[in-house]
Amino acid sequence: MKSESRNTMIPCFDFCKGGIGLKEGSEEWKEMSKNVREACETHGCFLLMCDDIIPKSACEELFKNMKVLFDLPEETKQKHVSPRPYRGYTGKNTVIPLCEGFGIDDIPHLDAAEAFTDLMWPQGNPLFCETLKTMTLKMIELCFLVLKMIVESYGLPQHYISKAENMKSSTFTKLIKYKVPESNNESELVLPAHTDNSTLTILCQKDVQGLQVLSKTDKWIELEIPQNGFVVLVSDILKAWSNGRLHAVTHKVVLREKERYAFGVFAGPKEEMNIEVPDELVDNQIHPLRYRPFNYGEYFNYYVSNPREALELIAERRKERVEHTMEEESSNSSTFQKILDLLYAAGFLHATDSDVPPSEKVIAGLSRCIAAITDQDKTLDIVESLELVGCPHPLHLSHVQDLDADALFPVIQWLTSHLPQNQEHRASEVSHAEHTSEEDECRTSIEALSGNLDELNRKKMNVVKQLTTLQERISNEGADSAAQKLISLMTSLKDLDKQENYFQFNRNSKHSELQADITELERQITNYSDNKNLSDGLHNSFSELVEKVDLMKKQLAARLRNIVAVRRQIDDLPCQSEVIQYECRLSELYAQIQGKHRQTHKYYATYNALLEIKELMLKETSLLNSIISQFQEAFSSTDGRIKLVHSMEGIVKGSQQKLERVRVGLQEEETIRNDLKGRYAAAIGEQKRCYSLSKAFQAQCSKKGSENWPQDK
Ligand SMILES: O=C(O)CCC(=O)C(=O)O
Ligand SMILES: [Fe+2]
Repeated sequence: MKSESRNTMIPCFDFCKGGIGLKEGSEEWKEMSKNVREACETHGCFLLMCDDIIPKSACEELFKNMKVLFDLPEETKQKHVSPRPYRGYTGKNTVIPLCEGFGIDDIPHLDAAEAFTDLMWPQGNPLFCETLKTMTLKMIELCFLVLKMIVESYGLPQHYISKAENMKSSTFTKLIKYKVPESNNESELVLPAHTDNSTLTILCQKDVQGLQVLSKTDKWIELEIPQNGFVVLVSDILKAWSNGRLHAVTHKVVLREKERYAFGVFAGPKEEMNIEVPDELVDNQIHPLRYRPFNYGEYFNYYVSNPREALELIAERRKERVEHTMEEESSNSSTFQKILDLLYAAGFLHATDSDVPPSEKVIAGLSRCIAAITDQDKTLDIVESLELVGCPHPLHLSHVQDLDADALFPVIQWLTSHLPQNQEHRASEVSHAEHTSEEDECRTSIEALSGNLDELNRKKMNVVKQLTTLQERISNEGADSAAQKLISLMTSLKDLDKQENYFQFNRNSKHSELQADITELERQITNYSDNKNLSDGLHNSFSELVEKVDLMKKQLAARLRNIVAVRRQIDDLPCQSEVIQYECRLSELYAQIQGKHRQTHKYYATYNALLEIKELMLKETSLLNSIISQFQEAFSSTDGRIKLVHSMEGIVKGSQQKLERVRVGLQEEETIRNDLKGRYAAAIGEQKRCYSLSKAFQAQCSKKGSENWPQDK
């Protein structure tokens, strides 16, 4: 039974120590890269603090909203569906009934966060949408940072950075809630053990712990993810890319008492990408190639049907090569066989199991032996444990990883010979030499029986695992909906069949009709005595028709041009309302001009009268002047006075005549004026009549205009 212990050995790194982020290329960065790489090799995971990259407030906001999300009605949550495995909403999964989750693809590149939040909250939830985006982006940024550190630490050339970028180009975001197990006090497995199918996984959680990782020595370690911290897990793809140097950590979630919320970002490659081990990470001695280039989509399909073995199935494809190499290294192979024999003899029955990968057999065998000798639950790695039990043969982790049979053999030999039952057995050999062969036979058959039992148990486990995977697939992919789809496809297939039959039938009848037409035409053509004349005649009439058409086209064009010209003229004419407006304006102007004219007339009359007055005055003045100038002289003699009196009388007479003429003139003028007055009165009457007529006309026009104005224009 695997034991559990707290994570005293899983390192925790701070990427922003003292608030200062690591500067790429700096000494601290290099040091951190080395530590990160070592943690990924040894444990396949590490804890991470990075307050400056992902602030506490963002995490808090995320989990506050996640609670609200999982509290939404079941039918709302079920709206989030996806055809891809593990995506969409998983709430009613019989295999993992306590685990509820939402999987969302590609938040950084698509409008996936908006689509998701709009689906869950039709009125929108922009705040949560932003938080989802920010957290995913920041966590993927961290993944890339870790990948760059690994590239740096293996001393790989710079172009591998862009390869690393491709390995995280597809993002899968998962929001998870684990419900409280009903058996309140006991801890319960809420997420079974697995490795992830991504390149790197980064997770955070709210308050409640529960994530456990399996150490290389087969011990479950309870992780204590720090408050506002993260855990980074190496997944299958990074393991394969690193040629198995980095350890894809198996993990599970165990819960007791409290519900748990977790948020994970899985950085992976695009389906079409090929995963290829860098040449720099392959050598023929310690690190022979373990994974030939493979396609991620192909691996993912293996994973869906068999998550535990997907990577090994991919590796299997290079089995021939491995076997070939092993043949070449036959000595190593025979030593390896000896190791397996030793382990089998020591009771480790999986040692001959062809389904278990060799490295796992050796690690598990070593761990079993060490556990049996030390009989304790302390979580130490193999190398530390060997020191503890006092094994005199040196062993490094790389010897185990690379299956270095020469280094492993003495260690396993020593361990198996120091197993408690072996010691007992040896002691009993010394003290009871008389042990009968019957007893030996008994023991052998008991061992064989227990071996069979183990074998049967293992097979049972395998079947249960496969069943679990199948159930998971059925609930993820929705067998019902697949069946529905199939039924609807069958129906549409039938429809298509019907359509095809109908079409075939129609086609045949159409075909025979056309065939009949052709025969008829052929018959007509052969019957016609002079085919040449016929075609010439046809040709001529055709040319005539073409000419006629051309002519008509020209006429039509000329007509159209005329129409356009007339239309333009019509457009230039003012419309009825404009005419009325012009008329009003003209009447106004006419009235104004008339007023002015009258005034001017008056001015002229006054002017003429004044001119006349002036002339008269001038004459009067000259007369008076001449009288004054002659007066003295005329008064000095009687003759003179008589002459003066005569001339005065002449003047008076002249004046009277003039007056008479003026009076006559006045009378004539008055007659004219009276005549004009009469005409004026008649004109006024006429004007009034015109005015009322024009008013009536306007009223009539506006009435007609409102009835059919557009056609009037
Ligand atoms: O809930 C967790 O902490 C782990 C989740 C996990 O491993 C997964 O979803 O693959
Ligand atoms: Fe996982």
